[in-house]
Amino acid sequence: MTVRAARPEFARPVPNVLTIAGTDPSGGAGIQADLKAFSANGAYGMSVVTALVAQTTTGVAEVREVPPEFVTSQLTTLLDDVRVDAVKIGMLAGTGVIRAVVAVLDRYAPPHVVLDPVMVAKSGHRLLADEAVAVLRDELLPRVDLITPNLPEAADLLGEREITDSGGMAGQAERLTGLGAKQVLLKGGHLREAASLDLFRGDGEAEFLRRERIETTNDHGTGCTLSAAIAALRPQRPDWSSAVRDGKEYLTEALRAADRLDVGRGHGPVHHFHRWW
Ligand SMILES: Nc1ncnc2c1ncn2[C@@H]1O[C@H](COP(=O)(O)OP(=O)(O)O)[C@@H](O)[C@H]1O
Ligand SMILES: Cc1ncc(COP(=O)(O)OP(=O)(O)O)c(N)n1
Repeated sequence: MTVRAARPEFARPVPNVLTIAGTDPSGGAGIQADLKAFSANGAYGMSVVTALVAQTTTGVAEVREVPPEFVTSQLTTLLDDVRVDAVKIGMLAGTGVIRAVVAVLDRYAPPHVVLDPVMVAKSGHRLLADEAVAVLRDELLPRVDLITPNLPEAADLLGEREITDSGGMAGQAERLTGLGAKQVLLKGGHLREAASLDLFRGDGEAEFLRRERIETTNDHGTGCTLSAAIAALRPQRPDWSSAVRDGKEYLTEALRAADRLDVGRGHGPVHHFHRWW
């Protein structure tokens, strides 16, 4: 009998990664996108639902917030049993859910927490109540390891006007660290530039991540995908900088493959292909 040696990637431990987010029945954003990105990036995915969202590629029809005490119940039930190696936080909907998550982070102190401060869907529908922005900024932001705002979200958190060119990105990232953010990935998807440009500010110097801008209308859930891929990769990488760079690479490939999909009539999803397919 021939005994085949295990492939080296199968010998590495698989990290358990949790997403705390809202749903997307069309599978392009939220929990559904996060779980696909976890899996494609070598992690075991788990989820706690904060809001049920009736949405698809053409926009959001309706949002039902999960009662904050039930978010707590999902989280404590899970964390009492399973070791969590990284967490991605997405849509939180309102003040009650934010405070439920803050209390659980304080109690269990999971490692490698990424916050995508989701506020408004591409279609313009609000996914975070106006009055919850200050609570997210003051109570949640200082407790996470990395925040990944897009430019409108960064402007809201800072109480500033939205910037429209990359020249202002380093200053905004620095001011976000002034709010207590340990590390910042400022996403430049809303810039009118030829390249896809984000700025990472970790412990050291800020660095631009520049990739080709992909021409596609299948760009729903890009922010969710990026933050989820980074959370999945962080336990498998030596530092945040390499997890962020590899997460951006993964998103770019998923955008490049997106036109293979035929999902819906609006902004379709990116394709979370596994590397060996
Ligand atoms: N057409 C595109 N080609 C390549 N990268 C893109 C494209 N659109 C968005 N991105 C990248 O997707 C990520 C999310 O972008 P952004 O639109 O800023 O955030 P959000 O989805 O949260 O609004 C960023 O890394 C951005 O640079
Ligand atoms: C449940 C849920 N969470 C987050 C978003 C926003 O996702 P994002 O990646 O920013 O994608 P677009 O909305 O810009 O396509 C969402 N729509 N739903």
